[in-house]
Amino acid sequence: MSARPLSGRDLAAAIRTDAAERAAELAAAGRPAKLAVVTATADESSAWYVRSIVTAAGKAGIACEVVDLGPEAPVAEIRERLESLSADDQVSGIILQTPLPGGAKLEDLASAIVPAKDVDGANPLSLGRLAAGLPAFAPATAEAVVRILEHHGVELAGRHAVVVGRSTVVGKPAAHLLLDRHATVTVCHSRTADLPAVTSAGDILVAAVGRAGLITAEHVKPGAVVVDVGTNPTEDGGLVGDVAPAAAERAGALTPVPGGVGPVTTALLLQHTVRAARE
Ligand SMILES: Nc1nc(=O)c2c([nH]1)NC[C@@H]1CN(c3ccc(C(=O)N[C@@H](CCC(=O)O)C(=O)O)cc3)C=[N+]21
Repeated sequence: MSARPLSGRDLAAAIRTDAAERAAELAAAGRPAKLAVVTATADESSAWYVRSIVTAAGKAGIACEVVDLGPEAPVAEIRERLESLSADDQVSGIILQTPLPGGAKLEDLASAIVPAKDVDGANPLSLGRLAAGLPAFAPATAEAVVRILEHHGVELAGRHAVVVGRSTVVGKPAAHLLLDRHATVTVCHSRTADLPAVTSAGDILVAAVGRAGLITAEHVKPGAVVVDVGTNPTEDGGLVGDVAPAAAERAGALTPVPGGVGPVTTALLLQHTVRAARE
């Protein structure tokens, strides 16, 4: 038996349509939405994302400026750019791509993004508000995880969700969003002892590790709903998730890569941008 595919494409299209309508209203009111994408990396997964953002923003009628500082950019320069974009009245939303050069921490640099424009929820203030259950922009990828589950009618309340990965962009915020929806949440990571024993207890398994094929059959409870957040570039120019094909066989349902969490992430980032422009 092979897993039911939980596509993100229809949901992403619906979110993009909504964002495009709101963007048109804003433009008509003389307050066009604009997203600034700050990047300082040669990482291929990030390049995939930036291309998706530029294409989707163009189609939705949202201006998008890519500020590419290069993989050698000094941390001080990145911070200054974030500060000037934060102060720029023309800019509604700002996202800083990870990974960052020279061991810089997203949590640290993102404090230079004013929370009102923090459309990928990276400022520690946004993250703290999210954890406290206060209004804030959630990181788009983490929000995409719960939105895709809800879209496909997956019950979260009272169920055991296991998140693999504790990054600030995905694992931690996804755990908070799942908790808000009354799931019982376990977060595990590279130092977790006996990872398969922990992950195979999950009714819902969220794989956000960033390593192709790390999640194998032994990690998956038979029939579990698996959300594959991984976007790992392959040598032949494609994209694969964190979930190995054998694990997919065991799952009851699985988000595909590409066409799962990725398109929903991009669409949500645009929706956050028009929301930021309206407020
Ligand atoms: N601050 C920050 N936030 C992020 O969310 C973030 C980041 N940095 N750095 C890089 C990774 C990677 N990432 C992707 C998101 C969507 C696709 C995506 O849309 N993929 C399409 C395929 C691409 C296409 O077909 O154009 C899909 O899965 O169907 C890919 C990769 C977000 N990331």
